Amino acid sequence: MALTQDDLKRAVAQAAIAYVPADCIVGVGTGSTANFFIDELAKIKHKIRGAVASSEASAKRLQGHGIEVLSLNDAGDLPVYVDGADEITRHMHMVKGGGGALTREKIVAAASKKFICVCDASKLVDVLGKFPLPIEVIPMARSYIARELVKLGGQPKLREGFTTDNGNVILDVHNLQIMNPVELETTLNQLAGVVTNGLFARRGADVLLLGTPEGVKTLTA
Ligand SMILES: O=C(CO)[C@H](O)[C@H](O)COP(=O)(O)O
Repeated sequence: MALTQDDLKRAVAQAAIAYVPADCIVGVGTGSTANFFIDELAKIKHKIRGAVASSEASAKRLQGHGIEVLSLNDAGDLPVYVDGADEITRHMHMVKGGGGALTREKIVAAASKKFICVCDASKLVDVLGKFPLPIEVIPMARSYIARELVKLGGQPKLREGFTTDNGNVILDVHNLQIMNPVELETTLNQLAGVVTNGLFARRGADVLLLGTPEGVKTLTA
């Protein structure tokens, strides 16, 4: 029987467990693949001290499994962060934020020694940008930033009815062909009112566990 996308996500989540050191606090991402990882983490919960979550949703799922959730301020630097992506290149540059958790994801990733990206094969691309780039913005800056994004060649669309865990809104930017993700990440960060953009290029993944019908492939930076 052919493997489903969920089978591939579960397989990479299982593979990611090998990167979790004993007795550590684990950084945990957000989304359907991260949820599979949380479920795998529950099986070894007696071997870890707890987790730092990148969203309220992941915190709830972790706690539902009886895993202690710590604040990043209490946990300090983390050995490993495990999360999915909406798109990733072989250079380990990613677009993230499809689930709207990009800001906390970027913070927890920054505070982690290793970023393990867990994806099914559909997420591997040559050029980023087919998936609309999420940008979290302060609500009063929404229209100003949208105009600036149009000048950069994008087509921003407000994510209707969605508020981030930080009380902000998301602009999803369509039609960007992101040839230089490091440069664009920096440019977007400099727009007043941008909290975080969904490009994870300046700090990309260290390891990509890619779920394919032939098994889990490991790519490194
Ligand atoms: O960045 C994210 C959430 O903000 C997720 O990692 C990304 O959207 C991938 O999600 P999924 O594993 O459900 O495909």
